[in-house]
Amino acid sequence: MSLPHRSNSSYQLNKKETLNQHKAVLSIISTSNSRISPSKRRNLKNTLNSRRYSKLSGSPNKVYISSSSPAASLSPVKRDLINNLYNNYKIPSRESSPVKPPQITSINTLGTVHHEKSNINNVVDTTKSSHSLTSPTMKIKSMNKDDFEFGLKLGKGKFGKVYCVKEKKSGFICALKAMNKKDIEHYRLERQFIREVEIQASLNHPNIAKLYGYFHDEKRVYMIMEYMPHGELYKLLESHGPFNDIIASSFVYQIADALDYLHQRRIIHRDIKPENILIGPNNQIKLTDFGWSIINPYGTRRKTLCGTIDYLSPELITSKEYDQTVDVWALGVLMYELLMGSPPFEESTKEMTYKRIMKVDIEFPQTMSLDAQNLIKRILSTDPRSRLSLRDIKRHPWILRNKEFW
Ligand SMILES: Nc1ncnc2c1ncn2[C@@H]1O[C@H](COP(=O)(O)OP(=O)(O)OP(=O)(O)O)[C@@H](O)[C@H]1O
Repeated sequence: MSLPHRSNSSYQLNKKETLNQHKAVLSIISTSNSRISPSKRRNLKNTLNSRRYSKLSGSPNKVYISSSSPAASLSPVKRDLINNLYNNYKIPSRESSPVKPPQITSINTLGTVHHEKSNINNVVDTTKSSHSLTSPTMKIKSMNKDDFEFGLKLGKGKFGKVYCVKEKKSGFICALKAMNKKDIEHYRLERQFIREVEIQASLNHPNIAKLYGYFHDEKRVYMIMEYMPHGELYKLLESHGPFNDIIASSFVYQIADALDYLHQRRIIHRDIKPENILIGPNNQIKLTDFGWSIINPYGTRRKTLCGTIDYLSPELITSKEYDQTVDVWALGVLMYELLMGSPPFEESTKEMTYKRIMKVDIEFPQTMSLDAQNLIKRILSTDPRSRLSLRDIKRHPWILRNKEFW
């Protein structure tokens, strides 16, 4: 099934056409990716691997904190295909699931995130007491991988594989990410891991993927997450994008709402992009991957460079201090990518992309509605203080006019 191209899909369309498009996309989103042929999947995989990694000459799709970071030398890891089909189980949506998620962790307040010395064994230890793990920040009840029935592999990240699993006792379906402790230690990502777990597990918002907790054994750490049956927004964008205004505005609104929630808690996500957004039932999308997120308790400005090149804001590129408005900038880039199929400053080299970001050199095709152009321009302002607030984004005319069709 082919979806209409973006150029067919703006306000020029009459309501009926627009609604039909909307329904087509909804039906695609609400069915599994099994419609995509294997050859198309292979192409998707190639595109996926080449596009995001090309500009970084072999490094992964994130800009790491400093060139001395060991993670900076990681070679790219091939991502798995759209492999989120879950034939093994009839999976109820989380909302309709008759069973409750397993009680795995209880995590305390966010204030204790910054450990002076992070040691993976403080957190994910230990062979000695694997059933009574406690750390300064979290407690974990007894649990191990035998408590789960493993379904299909959903994907593979740089540090581990993600599976669809069913907790045997409760029948609860979730996603389980297994990571080698050695890799985490080797790349000295203990702190990042701790931060990711602590932040994500403390959040409760309909557009943020839930992290129920984690456990570990001798070799691996396992994160137990809300299962998102339709995979990454990035893959949907590759296969069925770009989206029309109705779909794009619904996605932008949902992410704006999630960011509003995070920023009110002084959390900056710092890596907003379609790869870090998962699609659930009923067209709902959820932000995930809090590996780069940070709590900024006093709202102070920070200097650590992180994120993905196409989504970096001018202040990040120039290593200036920054605050939560870097996420707002990234939302503007995301909006453009949803509507156009590629990010606004995409170029063949990192330097060229940086140049265009610094000049806010955006091309708007005539087919893009004026409302959409206006919103993007007001978000992508070089001066972080002039960027539209998340609240104003949520009530911008582009959102409000499309909202009635969601
Ligand atoms: N909660 C989930 N529900 C369904 N699928 C998921 C879930 N989490 C991850 N996946 C799938 O597993 C793949 C790997 O996820 P993972 O978080 O390990 O890596 P990543 O985000 O691609 O990369 P990174 O290693 O940079 O975090 C994703 O691309 C996604 O398709």
